[in-house]
Amino acid sequence: MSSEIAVQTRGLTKRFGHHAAVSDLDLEIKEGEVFGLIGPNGAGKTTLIRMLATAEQPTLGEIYIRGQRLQRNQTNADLKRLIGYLPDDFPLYEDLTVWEYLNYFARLYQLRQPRRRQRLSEVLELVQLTHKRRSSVASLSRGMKQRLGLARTIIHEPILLLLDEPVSGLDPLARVQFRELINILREAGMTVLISSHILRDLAELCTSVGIMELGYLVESTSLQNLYQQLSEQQILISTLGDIKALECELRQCPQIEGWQVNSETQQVKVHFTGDQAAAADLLRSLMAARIPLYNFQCIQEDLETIFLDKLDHKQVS
Ligand SMILES: Nc1ncnc2c1ncn2[C@@H]1O[C@H](COP(=O)(O)OP(=O)(O)OP(=O)(O)O)[C@@H](O)[C@H]1O
Repeated sequence: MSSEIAVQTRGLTKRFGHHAAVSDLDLEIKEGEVFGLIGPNGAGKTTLIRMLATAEQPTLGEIYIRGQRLQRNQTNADLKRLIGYLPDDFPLYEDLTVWEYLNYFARLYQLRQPRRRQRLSEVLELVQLTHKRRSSVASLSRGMKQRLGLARTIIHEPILLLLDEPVSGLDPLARVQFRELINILREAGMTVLISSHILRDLAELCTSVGIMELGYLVESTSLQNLYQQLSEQQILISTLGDIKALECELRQCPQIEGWQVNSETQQVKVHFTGDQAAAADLLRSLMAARIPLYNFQCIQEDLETIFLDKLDHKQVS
């Protein structure tokens, strides 16, 4: 297996009794990627992440981290050091100060002095909490607590970060700060898997995206591909006249891939591959053909719509 693959799974499956939380999942994440794992509640994201983090034993299948297989029922100590895992409900010892909290985890990872002190200062600087080093964890805002969680997750300098819903519940400013941190970590060469049930949260953060539903990975693609789909625009056209006459004109246009008619509203949704100038040409030709238009509206699908379309498509196929 190529060493450029940070994470690979083959046939990964987790059953709880008769219920399959993750089913026959083949995943591949290249080194240096920020991979967004998206799916509605209960899709299996947490279960997948927990298996990658060695917090949960798979029922079936294999996991490779940088080409090395995670062994079942073994400590996998060397591989574990490569992984930083931030669960969605990570424990915060509220009575400790920020410094004590991080120091506790650094000791668990057996970081020795003076390196430990140096590393604590480094990560506090990175997550912009140096000024809070003597404050109690309880006194931090939610965004700060999340950044502290991230600091704890990277204290031992892992190469793979597994972050379970880290931005849920954060306000817009805290999200931006968190996003900036992820970018810094990525630039430093880390591979990041980050989950959310909201695609919008991840769109500006990720280089590739996986969509989970009912335990299956229904899509895994680069963000570029996803955006390519976004560039396909649609045009909503409404006529007061005969739909057939409109359809007859639409057939003449080479940039139209197809359309759907809503006969109740006399509205046609056109899948259009042309640019704005071509859309203007289409409008002109419809006017010239004396189609009595009362609406001609160019729209672009947003990420949420694409996401929901994919789920719908996979569920019926
Ligand atoms: N320990 C467990 N015992 C039994 N069922 C479980 C257990 N953990 C998860 N499940 C079930 O497995 C399915 C997937 O759960 P999981 O938490 O992985 O989904 P998720 O995508 O992370 O959801 P959310 O976004 O709500 O966190 C759900 O139906 C859940 O009820």
